[in-house]
Amino acid sequence: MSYREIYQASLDDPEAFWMQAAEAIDWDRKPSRALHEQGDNLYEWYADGMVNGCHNAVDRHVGNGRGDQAAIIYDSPVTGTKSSLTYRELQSHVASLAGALVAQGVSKGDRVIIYMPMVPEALEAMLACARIGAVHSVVFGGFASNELAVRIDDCAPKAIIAASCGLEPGRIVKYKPLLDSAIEQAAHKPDVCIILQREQETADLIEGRDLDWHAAQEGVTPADCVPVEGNHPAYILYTSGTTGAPKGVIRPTAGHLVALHWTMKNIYDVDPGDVFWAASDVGWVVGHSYICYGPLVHGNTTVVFEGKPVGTPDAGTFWRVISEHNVRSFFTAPTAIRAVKREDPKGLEREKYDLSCLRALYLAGERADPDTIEWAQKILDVPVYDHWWQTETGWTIAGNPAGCEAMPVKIGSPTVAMPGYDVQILDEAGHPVAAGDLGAIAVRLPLPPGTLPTLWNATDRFRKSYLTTFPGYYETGDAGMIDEDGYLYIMARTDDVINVAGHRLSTGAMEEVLAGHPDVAECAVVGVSDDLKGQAPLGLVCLTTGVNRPHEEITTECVKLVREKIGPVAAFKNALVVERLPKTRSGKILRATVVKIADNQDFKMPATIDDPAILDEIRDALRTIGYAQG
Ligand SMILES: CCC(=O)SCCNC(=O)CCNC(=O)[C@H](O)C(C)(C)COP(=O)(O)OP(=O)(O)OC[C@H]1O[C@@H](n2cnc3c(N)ncnc32)[C@H](O)[C@@H]1OP(=O)(O)O
Repeated sequence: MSYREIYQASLDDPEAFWMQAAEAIDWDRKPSRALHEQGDNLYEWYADGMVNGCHNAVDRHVGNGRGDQAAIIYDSPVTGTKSSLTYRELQSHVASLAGALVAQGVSKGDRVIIYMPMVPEALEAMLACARIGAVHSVVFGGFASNELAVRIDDCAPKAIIAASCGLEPGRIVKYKPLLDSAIEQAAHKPDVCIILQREQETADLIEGRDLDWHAAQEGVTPADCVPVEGNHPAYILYTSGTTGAPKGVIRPTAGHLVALHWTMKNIYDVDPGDVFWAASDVGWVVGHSYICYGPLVHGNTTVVFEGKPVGTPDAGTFWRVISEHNVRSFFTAPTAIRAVKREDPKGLEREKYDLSCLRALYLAGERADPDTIEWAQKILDVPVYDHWWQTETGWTIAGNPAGCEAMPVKIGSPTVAMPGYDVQILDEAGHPVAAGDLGAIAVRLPLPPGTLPTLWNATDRFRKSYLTTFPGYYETGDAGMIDEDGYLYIMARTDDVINVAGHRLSTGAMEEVLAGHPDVAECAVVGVSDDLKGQAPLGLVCLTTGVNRPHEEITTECVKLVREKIGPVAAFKNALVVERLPKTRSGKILRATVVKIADNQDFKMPATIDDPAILDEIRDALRTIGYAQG
């Protein structure tokens, strides 16, 4: 079938389409139907089926003759380790860890926070939760303890599984003190913490609360897979919103298994047994969908890479991993490719490796700029497919369905809508616009299986954030257009969320931190263009009357504060003291205008601006730190 036929079938008869796709996974009880309408624009998929995520990702492959196939390849240039784990070994490790969780009183529905670096044990922890129906919530290692505390209080975990440390180039990130501090800050306290001691750092364990990873598993009965309802949350993954409080995206079990399985062949064009590599982190949705669940549910070998695109040890690391492990499809963020290109513009490192195994490169997580795509096409000589999706959706909204029909690549477009996503471009009144016209990108409800049914403990926020602006649609928060051929183009966010190195960050959260500085009266954080990271946060701060300390001292403290409160991942390196912030007459800060000035782009004087002279002041101030040049 052609892409068009498949896509149309998914919209014409979603019930039939997704019941057929559901045949690809193992059910403890088949669902009687696919879509369950809850009323009031809320939907669930496969709600009356019974299924287990770990069985589908691990056990069934052992039963089907893949027991000796590598499930996980671990390649860690930062520790000098390479190893692999077969599906049979993975099953035994996961059943044992799941047994340890059960022994600690964790059962179906309980939440478990996972705070781990890129080691195979992180996947084992996720799968152990799935095995017993516990709901995991992985927290990215680059967040500070305060962010971890916020997540502990929101999802109230019974247990936390963490490692003693992560390894960033040139430094050991001690996770345990961050974890201890987060638990101290949080009102909710977990019953138990299971700690993986890494040889680079031995953490102090707190008697009565902390257990060593291996000791916790000694003498326990390996746990069997517990069937859960199709709509049972497999996990909660927090993502940035406009305000400081992160949103807990819920991933329903059955929908994500069915949808991810569908994508592995149809989008990523891998067959069971092939090696698939997503160079991301388990803390992000790409890590959930395409380091852990997707490849494993489909019977692929997944690569857990603990390193960076450059510096571990060089700009040839990606090509070495692809070549050594026979990677067929490779997925990473444009930032990572930009980092390699910056260090090795001629692609000399790539020449050292035989990459004949590689069929395509997939990019997502941020806008893929034409230079990066063209450079990757040239040095790799394989198709480079941009694709667009979100933490909320868990899988591709728009992509190139290379496994069923490779569409011509149009640079600048992530290609076409995937099955089940009725993508529309709407004007402010919510009416579809003509092809080629800009508007808000929205998806007609229901969203397909695997996407978020609501937010954890926050259905009102879910409605307000996604369902209210355009009734009957999911609001993506991105603006863009669809051309005459049905290709989608993503232009900009419609809110104050920025994307730094493929990390979605809330400027609101950074503003909350800056506002907490005793000398800051008012502030605004904007995302300015950055050659490497796509965007970089920049803070403008106005000081409280009477403060006369050196500005540099205050801005240095501001940078330190954001790193302490949000974490290094915010990459907040620039703050600037200004006299006044540009505002509309109603007091709204003109952030988009500040970005245009900083990036030296043309802009129209906002009609509602309170005092146009402030823009010149801002331009002058920005020039002092290297922005607004030209
Ligand atoms: C499609 C749906 C989605 O959008 S899901 C999200 C997809 N996004 C991604 O996969 C992320 C892609 N980006 C990356 O993988 C990284 O940014 C790459 C490209 C590898 C570069 O990494 P790096 O050089 O560390 O830069 P960065 O900007 O990520 O890091 C900023 C500071 O944070 C730190 N950091 C990073 N990770 C961790 C971690 N796990 N634990 C502790 N710290 C971490 C970095 O060391 C860096 O710190 P510093 O400021 O240099 O001191």
